[in-house]
Amino acid sequence: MTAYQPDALIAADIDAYLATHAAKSMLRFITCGSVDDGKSTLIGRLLYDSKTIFEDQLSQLEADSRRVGTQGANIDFALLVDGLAAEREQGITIDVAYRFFATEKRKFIVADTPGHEQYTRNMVTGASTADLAVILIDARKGVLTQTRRHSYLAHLVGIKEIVLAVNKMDLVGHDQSVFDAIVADYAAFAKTIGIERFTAIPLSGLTGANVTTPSPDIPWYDGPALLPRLETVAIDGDRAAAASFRMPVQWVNRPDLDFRGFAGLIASGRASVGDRVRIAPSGKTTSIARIVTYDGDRQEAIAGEAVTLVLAEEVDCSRGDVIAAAENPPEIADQFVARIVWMADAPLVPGRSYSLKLGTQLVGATVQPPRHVVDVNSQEERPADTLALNDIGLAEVYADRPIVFEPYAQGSALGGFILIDRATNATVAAGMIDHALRRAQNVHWQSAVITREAHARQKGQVPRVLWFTGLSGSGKSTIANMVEQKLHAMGRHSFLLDGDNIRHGLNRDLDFSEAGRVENIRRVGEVAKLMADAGLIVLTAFISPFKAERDMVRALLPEGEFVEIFIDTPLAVAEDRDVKGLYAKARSGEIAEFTGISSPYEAPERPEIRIDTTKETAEQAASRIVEHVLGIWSYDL
Ligand SMILES: Nc1ncnc2c1ncn2[C@@H]1O[C@H](COP(=O)(O)OS(=O)(=O)O)[C@@H](OP(=O)(O)O)[C@H]1O
Ligand SMILES: Nc1ncnc2c1ncn2[C@@H]1O[C@H](COP(=O)(O)OP(=O)(O)O)[C@@H](O)[C@H]1O
Repeated sequence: MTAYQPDALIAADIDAYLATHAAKSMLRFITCGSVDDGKSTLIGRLLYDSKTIFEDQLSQLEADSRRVGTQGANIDFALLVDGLAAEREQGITIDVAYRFFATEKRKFIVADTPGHEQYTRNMVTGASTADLAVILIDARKGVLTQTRRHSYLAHLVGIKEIVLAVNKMDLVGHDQSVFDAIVADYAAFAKTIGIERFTAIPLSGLTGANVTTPSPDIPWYDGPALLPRLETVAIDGDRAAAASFRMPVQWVNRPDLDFRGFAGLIASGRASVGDRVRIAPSGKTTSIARIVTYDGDRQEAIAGEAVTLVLAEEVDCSRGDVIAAAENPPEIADQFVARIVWMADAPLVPGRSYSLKLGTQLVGATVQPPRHVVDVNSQEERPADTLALNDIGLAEVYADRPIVFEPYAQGSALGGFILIDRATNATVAAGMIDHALRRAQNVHWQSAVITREAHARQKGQVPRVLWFTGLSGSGKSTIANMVEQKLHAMGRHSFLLDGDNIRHGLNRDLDFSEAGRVENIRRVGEVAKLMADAGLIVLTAFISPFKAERDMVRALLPEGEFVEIFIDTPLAVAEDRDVKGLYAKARSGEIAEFTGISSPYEAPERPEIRIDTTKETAEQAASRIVEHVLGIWSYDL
């Protein structure tokens, strides 16, 4: 038993108490298992025996134990962990709960993740920062599907230390042969998914056997009890310090012309004044002139510390860049293969542009249809077109500019990323980079001798993309055609892209599913960009129902070149016009996924121009658009 008396120390010498805490290393771990495995009871006992439960929590626990506990007059440790009232009522733990406790040797943060299959995303969230996973097994049941699932996920997110806690040994008479059989079974499985080592401990959360101290009930076991194991295992922080130096730049600190520092958290390795460093992705090298911290200048700093680096030479370096050891820099690529855990209710839309955040880097990125999806229960790979909630798949990711990274398996902070939905700003996936696609590195942009400016100058105009969006029958084609006629009559060089010349040719392979529409707009956007590069005024008339893709096209073009024109005709009016008789068919179910009826339309929030066709004639609208475009011209020229 760890004789640690924090209360006495706090009372006697608060400074000494705080100092002992500050100097201790921190182990982050997760516990995997279900309520039935006795997980909550086990964590509760760890907290209780390490004496870090606050007084008020303790009296609450005693009261709760008598009221709703399952242990009679004894304390029900599970109640400590199953914090939320709703969870208690359902008897399950449903989200990641983080808890802090400490012993005299170490500080701990434990993420308690639920065991149910549908909560893969919670488990991955809790596990992504953990050094160690405690995988619970009920000694009466042995290795179950969920044991395999938890182990697979823990290994997937890169946890190197696994403790197999064979719980409820009291219920199998502390029988060694039961324990040995479970360990042999687990070892055979662990090998198949690449887990190289694990520690198995026979214990009982209920009786406390082998939780904090060895138990006379289990004399045949001579390994460490659980807590001593947690207190002594090597932690990732040590590994990070031993790796090559990397510091993602958080911000550039430039208070005056004399000082320019790059602030960030050292992700790995150590930095000393004088060390040669390379800026990624630019590749420029220089050396560290100063290491500045809140407490003044330092000669050296290591992983986990927040510092400001001053470099010897003036080099281009900004937020999102990585300052790295010159002789061993990280990789740079814009296409790579990654394992992706999908965490949103709405499935992945292959080809859609999401925001990808890796460390301090933020880029636009699309995900290809997965190469396969892994069944977390059987670890089998199956084909799939997309990723749904809690799916784990291997897929190619295309970023819109090169990013600095390292394969996730190397344990680097530069290997993991998240995907964010541009429309809702919600995190939709966690990703782990496997490797870069080399093919991308061999394609170089052909820098044209005749620039886009030269093309535009020759035509005497400033290129624009006039992007019409609105429901079917809203008036996009009618108004866009009129605008083009007016521009043509004024001697402007233009081109109109609309459904007829695109969906029957370039995009004839695409349907009206979400993915089909996303790809339709992506291609139209790319074509519109090329035409704008050629100096043209491009007009496009597509429903383009999704904000994400319209924003993606906007981002493809130089600032101000994309003009979003929302043809804001109410559904009832468009349906009433029913120029092509399609609404009638959609209502009768003859056409599926029809915009406005059975497929969504996300109206632009801040279009450059909004046309209400119930208030303006097509002619009036066209004149207003031309004026807007000419207004921009006279301003620009
Ligand atoms: N299911 C479904 N939903 C919407 N529209 C349908 C559908 N099926 C066929 N059509 C006809 O296709 C035209 C829309 O094509 P778009 O390329 O503009 O659509 S999208 O931007 O990819 O959503 C649209 O033309 P417009 O009426 O000119 O908009 C329709 O005539
Ligand atoms: N103010 C208006 N602006 C544009 N079209 C209008 C207007 N009032 C009525 N219409 C009619 O609405 C229909 C719009 O069809 P269309 O231009 O093909 O739409 P979309 O290209 O958006 O599917 C045409 O028949 C057009 O004559």
